[in-house]
Amino acid sequence: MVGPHKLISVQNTETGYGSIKVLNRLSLDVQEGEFLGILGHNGMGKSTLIRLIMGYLPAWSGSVHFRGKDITRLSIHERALLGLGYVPQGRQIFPDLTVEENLLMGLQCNIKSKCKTDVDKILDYFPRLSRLLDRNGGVLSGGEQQLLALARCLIGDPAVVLLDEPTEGIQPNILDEIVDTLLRFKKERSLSLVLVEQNLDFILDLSERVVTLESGRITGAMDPKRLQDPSVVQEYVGLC
Ligand SMILES: Nc1ncnc2c1ncn2[C@@H]1O[C@H](COP(=O)(O)OP(=O)(O)OP(=O)(O)O)[C@@H](O)[C@H]1O
Repeated sequence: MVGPHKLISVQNTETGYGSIKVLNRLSLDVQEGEFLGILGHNGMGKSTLIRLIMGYLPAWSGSVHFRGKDITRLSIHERALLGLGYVPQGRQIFPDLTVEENLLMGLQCNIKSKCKTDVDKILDYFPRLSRLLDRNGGVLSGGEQQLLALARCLIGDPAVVLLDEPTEGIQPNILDEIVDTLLRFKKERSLSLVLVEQNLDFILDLSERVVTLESGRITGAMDPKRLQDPSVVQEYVGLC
């Protein structure tokens, strides 16, 4: 039974690539409004879990529910319309489109004036992008591209963002901006977050709960404040 307060519920799910199974009867619940961090060794299946929730990979068995609705067989597009947002590892912005055009790609919008209003609203959260609107996505720095990928996701006002390793190769000042922006979105728009990350400080800044993923299963949960304790870091550092 899936309770009404659960935003995402993954139950006993298996998936992988070809004949290789990566997730092994994995179960995970994300609560409405929660910021959840997922820690795990390289190659343990963190990105695979995010791709499964978003619909890029089919569930071989088990189920995925969103707000109590069974979405296991829904397409990526149908999941996005329900409120699932995804920022993939590597960002995948359109290099030959301008920043503004990239932002518009995040909207299901045919009314020009509404699109403009939505772009203006999102730029209030991403002031750094305001100065770059006419520039092509491909010439932005890595950090600016990460901000753009996040803004393109948030412009559609998703209920949850599935965020895959946003800190890779990004300067600390932009990481701080990403943290502040996500926390502001949480406060003002009731955003939820599922964050896959190896940067412990970033997980600590954003997550209310951290789970560990090993051998295709969720193996533990902890209060992220415990990551401030050096002995716990020592225990978990091997997971990063
Ligand atoms: N497209 C693919 N085809 C075949 N195997 C894949 C594919 N993508 C990932 N894998 C394999 O699936 C396993 C899980 O990969 P996944 O990317 O989910 O791990 P991860 O925990 O996100 O790791 P990392 O932190 O290195 O990104 C790995 O063994 C990986 O080699």
